[in-house]
Amino acid sequence: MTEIHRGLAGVVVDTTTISMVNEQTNSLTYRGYPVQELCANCTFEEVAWLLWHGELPTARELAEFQSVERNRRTLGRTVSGALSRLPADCHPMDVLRTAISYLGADDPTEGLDDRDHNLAKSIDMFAKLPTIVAAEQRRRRGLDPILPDPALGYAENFLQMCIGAVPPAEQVRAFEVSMILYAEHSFNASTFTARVVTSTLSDIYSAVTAAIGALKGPLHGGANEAVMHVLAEIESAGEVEAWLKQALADKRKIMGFGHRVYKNGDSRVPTMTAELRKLTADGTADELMAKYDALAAAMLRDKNIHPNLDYPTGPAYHLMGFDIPIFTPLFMMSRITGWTAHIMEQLESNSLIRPLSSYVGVDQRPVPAGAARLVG
Ligand SMILES: CC(=O)SCCNC(=O)CCNC(=O)[C@H](O)C(C)(C)COP(=O)(O)OP(=O)(O)OC[C@H]1O[C@@H](n2cnc3c(N)ncnc32)[C@H](O)[C@@H]1OP(=O)(O)O
Ligand SMILES: O=C([O-])CC(=O)C(=O)O
Repeated sequence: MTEIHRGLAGVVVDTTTISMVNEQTNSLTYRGYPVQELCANCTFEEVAWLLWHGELPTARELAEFQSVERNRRTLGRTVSGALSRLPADCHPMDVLRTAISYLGADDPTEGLDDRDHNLAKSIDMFAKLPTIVAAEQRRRRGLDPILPDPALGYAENFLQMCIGAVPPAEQVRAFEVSMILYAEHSFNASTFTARVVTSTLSDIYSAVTAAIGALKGPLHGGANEAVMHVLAEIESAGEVEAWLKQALADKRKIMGFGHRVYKNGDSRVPTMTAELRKLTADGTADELMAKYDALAAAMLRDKNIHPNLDYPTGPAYHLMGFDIPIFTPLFMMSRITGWTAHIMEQLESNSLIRPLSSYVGVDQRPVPAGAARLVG
């Protein structure tokens, strides 16, 4: 009898040098560095460089990278024209998926897929995505886009393009920490999707477009949006017990909880929760935080299931002033670094990804001839 691994659970399909998710120690390292230490000491630009190159940048390398990144933030007319024609109410993840397709179609180096070209394309997507997401956040509110400011770093520039000013340092930091934590997580569903597409020797834009589709779903990146819908659905902390009882009786998955790899808590949650607590220290979100804490406590007690990174990130993004449909695009803005690092790694030692399946359909049978086929 063939052993079936539904959802590829527990299957090791390849090696990687990019990150290590260790469920035994609840830890996560990028290129050997603990993600908590990267959050405490690095900018997101440094972490992006680390994921692509395997080492943190020197001062000169960082300055060169920043200069390239800041010069590539502006969208070409093909892309901005195409995005302006999308239906006003389509989901921002659909906008991103379309945007990456257009970037691919507009790339004069299409077809050149060596490491140098793919790195340049990765930096280009990394630089342009904040411009696209910020414009989308403003379009939803009937506001004109704000041009990128090359004098500002990645996080400050993005937040300024969204709200018209650089917010207080605490908010910028919380945002930057979320970018670092979301950047990379080994063979998660969207990264694996990118690797599958790459394994056919397709191009980097096709791989990223497919990965966006995988990230959008609520069992993966879409959960950070779903968390806020859940917290809005529960009226007060006092309602949490009854709400959860009914939701579990209805066999609902509680968004922001559980993980395929971590069964005793997600390594990234304490770091993001600390940022969320700083954002709510002034007491203005006490009601939201009371529901947040009550649901986490009830899930642990009733199901022994811990929150994943999407649980603190959803409310943190809400408190930073983002609309809910922008949350998963924020995740994508970050994960472009991990995806593209994996695409380049896959190409360095490629093998077509093509698993087997066990057929359980009807036994072989003859096709009925002529009129007999049309009976009934
Ligand atoms: C950044 C990220 O992408 S992290 C993931 C974000 N996704 C979510 O938050 C969506 C909610 N969570 C889930 O649906 C799941 O926990 C997943 C998809 C993330 C992981 O799923 P799996 O590894 O397949 O866990 P699995 O389904 O085996 O869960 C084991 C048991 O816990 C239950 N369970 C797991 N997560 C949840 C949850 N969030 N709510 C309720 N029950 C859950 C399952 O129903 C199952 O119960 P059963 O044995 O009685 O059938
Ligand atoms: O690893 C996973 O399956 C999902 C996840 O947490 C991530 O992609 O960040």
